[in-house]
Amino acid sequence: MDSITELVHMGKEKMGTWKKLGVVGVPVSKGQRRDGTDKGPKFLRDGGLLERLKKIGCEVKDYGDVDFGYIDNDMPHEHVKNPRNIARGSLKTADQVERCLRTEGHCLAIGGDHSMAIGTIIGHARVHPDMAVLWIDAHADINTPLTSDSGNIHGMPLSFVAHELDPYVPHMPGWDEVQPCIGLDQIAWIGLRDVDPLERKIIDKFDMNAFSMHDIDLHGIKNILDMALKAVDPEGVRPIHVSFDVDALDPVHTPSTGTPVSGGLSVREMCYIAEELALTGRLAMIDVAEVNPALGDSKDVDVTVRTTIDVIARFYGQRRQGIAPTGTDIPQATIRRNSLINAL
Ligand SMILES: NC(=[NH2+])NCCC[C@H](N)C(=O)O
Ligand SMILES: [Mn+2]
Ligand SMILES: [Mn+2]
Repeated sequence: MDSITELVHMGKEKMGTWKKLGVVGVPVSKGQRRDGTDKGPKFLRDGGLLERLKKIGCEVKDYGDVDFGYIDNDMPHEHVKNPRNIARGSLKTADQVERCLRTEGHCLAIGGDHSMAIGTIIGHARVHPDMAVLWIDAHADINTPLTSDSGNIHGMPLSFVAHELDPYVPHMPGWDEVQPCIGLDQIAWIGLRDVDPLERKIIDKFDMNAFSMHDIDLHGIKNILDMALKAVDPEGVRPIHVSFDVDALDPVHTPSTGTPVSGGLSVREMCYIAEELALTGRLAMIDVAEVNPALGDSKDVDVTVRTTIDVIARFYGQRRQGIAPTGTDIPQATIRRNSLINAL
């Protein structure tokens, strides 16, 4: 090996993860009943997310936050809460995500409650209708407005984007332009452990790809990720959309979230998922949902934000085995070592 510089360039090629991406903030909170997820994008940015991505060699453009600009008097439709605001915000999100994907080739959407994914999936489908969706979550989020007990739209996003469920979704005011865009066979869940009875009925009826924590205990995370990918992307060619709800992780790691469920993914399992998916080279879009900095004490918020940023970095090429420095950002110590090695 001639020089460290050469090593640096080798590492860069091998990684294949030096990425250009756009970041879109989706500060939605009205998909559930607690204030605070609207501050998710701010806390992730203030927690150093963009700097972290740049440090690992990403070229990052910040598209700012989608302007939700909530309208007043958004009366519930039946028991579904904030229908007009969520529909409006979802369409704005879709436009912003589409613009970001067409310009940067990759979009990282930071939320926001999980109703954010209505807009991100619609926007993504305009660019890659054949995408594969990996929904990493304790919850299935496939209630329809009729099956939902809570009336919270963050528990329903998948029902609005899937063609097969269109006949089961009643018309709601403001929702004309929110149209299904993917098939149920394009979706796989990982991490489920709190699935409502009628959601289970939908999963069974359509024979969907649902991998629970039980399945992970049985087969191990490697096999489950392989099975999930094989289910949604058998040829290994599709652009991948990861919708990551931070409550997929065990609440000891992400306590500041609205619907924590014990017995979740370990950070190790999540890092494995993220590192493996990065290696496919086909990640097109990532949602990060349900960080709620208004919940828990400052320690809870801190560990939630830090863990979330840590996981995100692994989707963009940070690896536990270590990464070589980038060609443009060789640390001073490396340059000193370089001349030393060349002198030997
Ligand atoms: N994105 C989430 N955290 N969703 C939780 C959904 C909980 C419950 N299944 C509901 O529909 O209300
Ligand atoms: Mn969830
Ligand atoms: Mn969710």
